[in-house]
Amino acid sequence: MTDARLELRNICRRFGGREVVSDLSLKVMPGQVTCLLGPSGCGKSTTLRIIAGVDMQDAGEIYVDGNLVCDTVFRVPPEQRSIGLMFQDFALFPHLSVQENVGFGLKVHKSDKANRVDDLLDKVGLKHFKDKYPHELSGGEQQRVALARALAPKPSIMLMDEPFSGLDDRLKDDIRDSTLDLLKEEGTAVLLVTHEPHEAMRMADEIALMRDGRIVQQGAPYNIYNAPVDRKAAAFFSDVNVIRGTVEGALVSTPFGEFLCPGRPDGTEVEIVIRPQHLRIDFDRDGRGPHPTPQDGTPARGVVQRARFMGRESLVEFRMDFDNSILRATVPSVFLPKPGTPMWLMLRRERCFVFPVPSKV
Ligand SMILES: Nc1ncnc2c1ncn2[C@@H]1O[C@H](COP(=O)(O)OP(=O)(O)OP(=O)(O)O)[C@@H](O)[C@H]1O
Repeated sequence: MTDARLELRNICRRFGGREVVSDLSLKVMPGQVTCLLGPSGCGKSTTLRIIAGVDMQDAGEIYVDGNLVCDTVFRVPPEQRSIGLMFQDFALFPHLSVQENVGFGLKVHKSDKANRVDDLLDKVGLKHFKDKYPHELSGGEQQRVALARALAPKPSIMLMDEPFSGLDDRLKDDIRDSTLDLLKEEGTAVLLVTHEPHEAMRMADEIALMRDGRIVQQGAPYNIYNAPVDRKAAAFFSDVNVIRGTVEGALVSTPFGEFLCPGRPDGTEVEIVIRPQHLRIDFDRDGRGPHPTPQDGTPARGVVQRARFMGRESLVEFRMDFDNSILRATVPSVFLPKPGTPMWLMLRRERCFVFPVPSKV
């Protein structure tokens, strides 16, 4: 038995001999938003299409509330799976009014239908638009109609494929928030596909990070961001700096001091990975930097290449004296040192990730 609303077990899908979804297992809990997050082409939409029943897996099973709905032999028809769908093009019927769009496919008594449609239009703030047609609405309004239509039959699971991608950037966050509020109010279990980390962080209770057809890491947004499984997982959420070294006696020596690498054999090549906001910058004092500290280790000197104001923060690029590499640091607000200025960098040790260098395949 499982308490998951939706469960995928060992799903595989091949196209022309190429496996695009590989042994994928995932649970979506009731009332939660799970985001399938990954770069373009990693197999997110294929996974969603299999769950929706518009494509078939080559192996694996799908369960809804612990009941099998699909394996490679048995198949509950898509319309009987209690699954709502919402895709990026909204696909509203152009010849139907807003209320007809929302009520479309709602197989209940006429008066119940009118109540449900009214209630949903009220919740998405479009009651006064109920007699309008899709072409009379803005992109954001159409998105809300599509959401109301998908929720009308009270699906126990909602599948959303990049549902905000066609919207104006300035509107997106507001629409994401109001969509999330409504989904939570309806108690629907949501599986949302996106390639945007910001969207996943904003919407998800749980993120499943996907790469090359597989889920490489799953957890709460905080954990995925702060404890990535590898460099690519870290780099998916922000720019990262990488400093390489070799393990000797469970330590790796770098220009920023020594880092512990317990359990890694001597000679292992490792990468110290750190996000730009976790570097500390200090001034040059006649060729000397700040004193080493247990928290920040040893400082290393670099020369400012450029500094740009980004709005909430400034981005400063340094060419490091030790190997001429470039490291990037972000600083809150305005910090724009002149190119050519020598400065000292330190790494906030508790924010460093140490990973073995991936072998080249
Ligand atoms: N019907 C199909 N026939 C052949 N190849 C396909 C088919 N559908 C998808 N693919 C391939 O499978 C891979 C995964 O595609 P999918 O659409 O699932 O990726 P995605 O992660 O959703 O990407 P995007 O974010 O760009 O939509 C891609 O390489 C794609 O070209």
